Amino acid sequence: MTVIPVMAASGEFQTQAQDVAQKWRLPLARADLNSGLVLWLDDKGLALKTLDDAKMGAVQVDFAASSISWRRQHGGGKNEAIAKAVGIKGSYRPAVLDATAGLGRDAFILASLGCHLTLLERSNVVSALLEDGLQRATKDQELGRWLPQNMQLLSEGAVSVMTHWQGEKPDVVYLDPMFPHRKKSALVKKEMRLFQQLLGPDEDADSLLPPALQLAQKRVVVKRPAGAPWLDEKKPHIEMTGRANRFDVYLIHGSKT
Ligand SMILES: C[S@@+](CC[C@H](N)C(=O)[O-])C[C@H]1O[C@@H](n2cnc3c(N)ncnc32)[C@H](O)[C@@H]1O
Repeated sequence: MTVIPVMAASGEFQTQAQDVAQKWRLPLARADLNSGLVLWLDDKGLALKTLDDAKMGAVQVDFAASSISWRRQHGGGKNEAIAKAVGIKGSYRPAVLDATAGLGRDAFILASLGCHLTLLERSNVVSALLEDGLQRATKDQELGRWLPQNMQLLSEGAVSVMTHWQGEKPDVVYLDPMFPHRKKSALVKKEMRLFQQLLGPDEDADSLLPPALQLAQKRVVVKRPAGAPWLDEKKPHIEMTGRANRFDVYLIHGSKT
């Protein structure tokens, strides 16, 4: 796992940076550090950025900004492919386990439509970014009313959590493991390149499908880049193909939703 130091933008943020470093078992950056990836803390919150290229954007979880752009682009959102893929229909809202939470963008879309989301993320750096985003969202006037109830983060590996699940099983398990990007395509935004530099592809992604199929009550949904092979080479019941992505849907035997 890549070790990323936490760096305070100024003395004002030093104590907060120490708390973040301690919580996520990360080192504190030396004040003279001037190269490599860091978790940067300033008045806008926590962000992943590189000290090597000032022009490279930072990666931050900002649900308030995503919320605005999401509504602007998609109206209600119920007709989005991801909503259909998890089975949203009429007033039905499944409880979803997002076992590969990442920056929480997909989870946020589903939570904003009224689904209850449990998020699993195994990288402590990504978990730190997500938690920071969730905390800022709770202070937002609009998001604070529903987001804390609808999105809960567990910073843990998904295979073990799914295998030893306690309590009510989720209706849907959602999987979006990192897929290897072969080309440095312009489509892969600079920020996403930083993210890929941090994590690399999830080489063990196939191991997520069997426990997900055991756990989900109604369906497992896997997001893949268009043209990518099926996860664990297992043919889904439904393939919903979009321009850049495909949702592979595995229906659990006997479930009608
Ligand atoms: C492509 S990103 C997910 C992006 C996410 N769907 C979004 O909308 O932001 C994949 C994430 O899954 C995490 N991940 C991969 N395998 C995992 C596992 N076995 N357990 C928990 N997290 C995992 C990676 O660390 C990475 O952050």
